[in-house]
Amino acid sequence: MSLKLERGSLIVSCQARSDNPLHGPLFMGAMALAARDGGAKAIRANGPDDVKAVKAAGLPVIGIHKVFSEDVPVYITPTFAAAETLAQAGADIIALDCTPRPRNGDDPAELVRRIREELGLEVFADISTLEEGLAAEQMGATYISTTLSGYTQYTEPKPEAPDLALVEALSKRISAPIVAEGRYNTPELARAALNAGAHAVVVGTMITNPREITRAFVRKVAGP
Ligand SMILES: CC(=O)N[C@H](C=O)[C@@H](O)[C@H](O)[C@H](O)COP(=O)(O)O
Repeated sequence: MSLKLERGSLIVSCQARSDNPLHGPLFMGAMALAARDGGAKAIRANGPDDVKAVKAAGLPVIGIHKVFSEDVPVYITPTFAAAETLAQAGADIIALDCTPRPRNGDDPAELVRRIREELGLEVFADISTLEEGLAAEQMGATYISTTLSGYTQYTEPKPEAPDLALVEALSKRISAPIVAEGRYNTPELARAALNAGAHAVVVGTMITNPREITRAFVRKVAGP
C-alpha cells in the first residue's frame, strides 16, 4: 500500500513516549482502531513495534522512528537504518526530518533517495519553514508536512496556535500536497488548515494523548 490521501483527509498520530502510561503497541494499536472507526484515513506511528500494531487497523501507516541522541536536534528517522526497520514493520510511507540541522545520521536528500530506491517507499517530509519545504520537494518527498514549525531553534518560541501561515505559504509555492501538522487542537483549526491550502491534517495530542488533554482541562479549571 502507498499513501494516496484524498483532499480533506484526517490523519491521526498515535504516539506515546515511554513515560506515558499509554506507551506501547497494545495501547497504540487500540488508538488506531478507535481512530479508524472515527473516520481517520491514515495513522502516523513511531517505531517498528507500534507501526506493526497500528497496521491491524487496516489503514495506511506513516512510519517514523524517533532516535534521540545527545547534542543534535534531529530525532525523526535520522538514519537509513531507522527507516529500514519501519519498512520491515510494514510502514506505507516513511516520515523524516528534512531540516538542514546537524544530525547523527544521514543527509536528508540522501535518505530520501535511498528510501525511494532501496526500500521502494515514498517520503513524508517533516519541515519547519517555507525554504525547508521547497528543499524537501526538490529532494523528492511526496508529502510536505509542517510538523516541525515551532520545534526548530529558528521557529521557536512555539506559539499556542498552529502555523497556518506556513501552510498557506507552502501551498502557494509547492505542487506536492501539503499536510498541516502540529497543534491542530480543534476541529475548527483542522478545517482552517484546509482553507489555508492544506491537502490533509495530522492530529495527535488532542485525539490520542489523554494525559495532555487532562492537563489542558486542569489548566482551565484550576486556574483563576
Ligand atoms: C515536534 C514533534 O516531534 N512532533 C511529533 C511528530 O511525530 C509528534 O510528537 C506530534 O504529536 C505530531 O506531530 C502531531 O502533533 P500534535 O500532537 O500537536 O497534534
